Order: sequence, then structure tokens, then C-alpha cells
Amino acid sequence: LNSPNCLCSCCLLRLKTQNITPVHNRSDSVSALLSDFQPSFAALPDRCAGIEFDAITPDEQGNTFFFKGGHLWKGFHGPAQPSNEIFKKLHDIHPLGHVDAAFRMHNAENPDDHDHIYFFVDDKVVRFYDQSLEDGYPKEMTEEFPGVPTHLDAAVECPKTECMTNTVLFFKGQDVYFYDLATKTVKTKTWSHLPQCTSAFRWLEHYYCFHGHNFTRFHPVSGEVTGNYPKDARNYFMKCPNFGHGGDRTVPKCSEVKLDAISTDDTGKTYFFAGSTYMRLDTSRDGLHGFPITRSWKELTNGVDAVFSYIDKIYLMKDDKVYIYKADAHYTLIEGYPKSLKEELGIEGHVDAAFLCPNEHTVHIIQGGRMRDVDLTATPRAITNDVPLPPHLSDIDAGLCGPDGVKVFKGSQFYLYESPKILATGRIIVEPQKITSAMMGCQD
Ligand code: HEM
Repeated sequence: LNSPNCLCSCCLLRLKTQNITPVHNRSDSVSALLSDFQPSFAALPDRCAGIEFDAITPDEQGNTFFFKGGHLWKGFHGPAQPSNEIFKKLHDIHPLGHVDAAFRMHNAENPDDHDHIYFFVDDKVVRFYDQSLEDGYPKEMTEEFPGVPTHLDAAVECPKTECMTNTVLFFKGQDVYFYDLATKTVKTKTWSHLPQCTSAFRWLEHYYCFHGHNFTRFHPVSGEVTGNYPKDARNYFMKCPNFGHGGDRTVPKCSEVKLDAISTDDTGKTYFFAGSTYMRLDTSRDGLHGFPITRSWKELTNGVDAVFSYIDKIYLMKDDKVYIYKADAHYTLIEGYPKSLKEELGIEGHVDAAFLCPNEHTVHIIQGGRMRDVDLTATPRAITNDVPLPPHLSDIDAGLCGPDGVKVFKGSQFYLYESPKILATGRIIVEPQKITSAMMGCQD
């Protein structure tokens, strides 16, 4: 069967790798033949040959799975394997193990559902957690997702921080069905400008429609496509000989990391900024990858000096200006901004770092070896406290205050203090710690 000259295996392989008509539309005898054919006997499909995926989804640990016929690929490199080796019993619901669509549920308010993987096959849905099929599945799609059509093309989750409410986007043809998880209501839009997506994938807050061996990035609310698309998936989402991206850039060594700023916003998103790039850190299970700052904060074309977050807003400082963005589903610059540092915060001169502790109203601004406090509830804003920092903290790059204390970053190291007050007095000697690959995706 593995011989390239064997017509039978070649046909079967072509059927399996080219997404030819699903088995239920064929004669019973062909169905029987195909269902007897175990994927493990066949040569494995090669994603570097250019595959149109049936479904793509991350799991609860952040592994990404790409599905085609009865096979899957785990992660961004490596060979295919039968999908029921990982998702046991997945093939029981379809003779070829084929799935139409899959997504990882994002519904933190409902821990019984959150992070579970849903697979759609014809009019059925099955649910897995920790690679086990859950009791009670398969279910009818109409029961679990009323109002959503069966025989889907693709599905992708969209958390409320990106779609206003926790939503799942279901794709069928050019129609997109927005399923609101709280109200179980469906709204439909037709995105005829998008290619027909055979799978959809949310990766690091970016939304991708896969079609053929290409992908197109789209905005999950408006469907808008900005940038040069489609792109060949083999350059980005898999490691293939003679394919790749990023040019001659390399992942920086951890010993060479130097931040400009770091901040956690009201919704718990943590970002660091370095040069023209930002990276989200709190979703690190799905990978760490930098993107241009202008992708999220388009007015900041020249990087940032310091960033802090207060209530539902993020303050980005560059030179003598403050840019305030509303931290909603997407960052929008508030009208009238940027304003000068003097006008907005009552300070002047270059800002090295800025941080605000959770539930507090005083921002701590580090400028040339001094920590200046500004009360954000006062109008006009003015410095309420101004203290020199200990000598070893004279050139701080960035600062972050969280439940574990204040981290101040200096080059590739950081110091952790219990509070801003302890930091400022400098009476307690704290050993610097190294930035690690797990923290910031650099090379150890
Ligand atoms: C598992 C490893 C990686 C994966 C899965 C990956 C994936 C991606 C994806 C999906 C995009 C965005 C494509 C788009 O939105 O149009 C991208 C962009 C980019 N990647 Fe990677 N990447 C990886 C590693 C790297 C590395 C090691 C570098 C270089 C150090 C790199 C540099 C870039 C650059 C410069 C961009 C363009 C940024 C942008 O404008 O979106 N990537 N990558």
C-alpha cells in the first residue's frame, strides 16, 4: 500500500490529502473501503506540500493542532499523525476522522466550558478536555449551538476583550455567524471580501482565515483585512524547507534584552515594549511573538519611553507627549491626545519608566534616578512626592507593579520590591534576577 506505484494507495492518499468529496457522499462500497483504510498505513500527508486544513485549534495547554482528513499536526513543526492518536475516539464519529471545524472555548465566566475544545462534524459536535472525549458527546449542533448552521467550514473563539462579548465566529460559505455565549443569540454577517475560510485560528489576538495553503488576517468584528494578504501559511505557521519569514531577524538573547516599557491593563493583559515592537506576555502558553507597536497603537510610530495603565485606559509616553488610549476591545486614541506631559501629568523631561499599583490612583514616574508620584484623581495633576532612588536604580528602563510587588527592569535584569515605598527607601538590598526565555521569549 505504501508503494508509489500502487494505484489504490495513491488514489486513497489523494482522497485524503486533497479534501476530495467526503465519504458520506460516496457509494457505500467506497465508504467501506475507505473506513477500512487505516491512516497509519498510508504515507503521511506533508503540510509543506501545501495543505488546505479542515480545522485549526489550540488546546488548553497552548498546543496548536492543524487537522486534515484523519490526520493532525501538533505545533508548528513535525510530521502528521492520525488525529485519534491524540484525540481518542475522534474517528468514531466519522469514518475518515474528518472534522469540519474546531475551536477552543473562551468563556472564563463558565469554568466548565472554558478552554474545552469543540469539534464539529456534519451536524454533530463533540467536546474534548485534556485530550479526552467528554461524557454526553456527540451532541446535535442544534442542541449546543442553536441557530448555527450544520456542515460548517470553520469556527474561531473571540473573547470579550476582542469582540465586546464572549463570542464564537462560525463560518459557512461567505456567511459568518456570531454566536454570543451569554445570550445564545446569533447575528449573521456576510463577508464577501474574505476568501472562503476552511479553517480559522486565533493566535496571539490575531485572527486568521485559512484558505488553500494561504491565510488572510481579518478583524474579528468588522472583517476588515489590512495588509498584504493572502500569505502562504508555510512561511509562517509551519517550518518548511525553503520557506520562512522574519528576514534576517533573530530572537534576541535574554542577556541582550532591554525594555522600553511594560504594563498590565485593566483586563489583565500584560505587554512589554522594546524598540518598535510590543509583545503580549500573559497569554504565553500560546507562544510569545512580537508585533509592531503601530498594529495596536497606530499613532506611536517611533516606539515608547514609558507606559502605565489606569482604570480602563492605557497611557503611553514618548518624548514630551502622552497618548491615552481607551482599553476596550481595541485600543482607540482618546480625542484631544496626544497632550504634553506637563499638561496631562504636571511633569517635564524624559520619562524612564512609570507604573501604578493595582487599585491605586498614584502613578510612580521614574525620571533620571528620581521617583515622582502624581495623584491621578487631582486636577490639575501635580507631583505629590519626589524622592531620589538608590544609586543602583539610577537608570531604570521599565517598571511594573502587580500582586507580587514592584518589578523594575534594568537591561536584562529586574529587581523585585514589595512596594513602591520599599523601592524608594532602598534600605532593603534586593538581588537582581535575570529575564528568562519563559518570561519574554528571548534565547536563554
Ligand atoms: C513558532 C515560531 C513563529 C511563528 C509561529 C510565527 C508566526 C508569525 C505570524 C503568524 C506572523 C504574522 C503574519 C500576519 O499577521 O500577517 C508573524 C509575523 C512576523 N514574524 Fe513570526 N513567527 C515565529 C517566529 C518568528 C521569529 C523567530 C522571528 C524573528 C526573530 C519572527 C519574525 C516575524 C516578523 C518580523 C513578523 C512581521 C510582524 C508583523 O508585521 O506581523 N517570527 N510571525
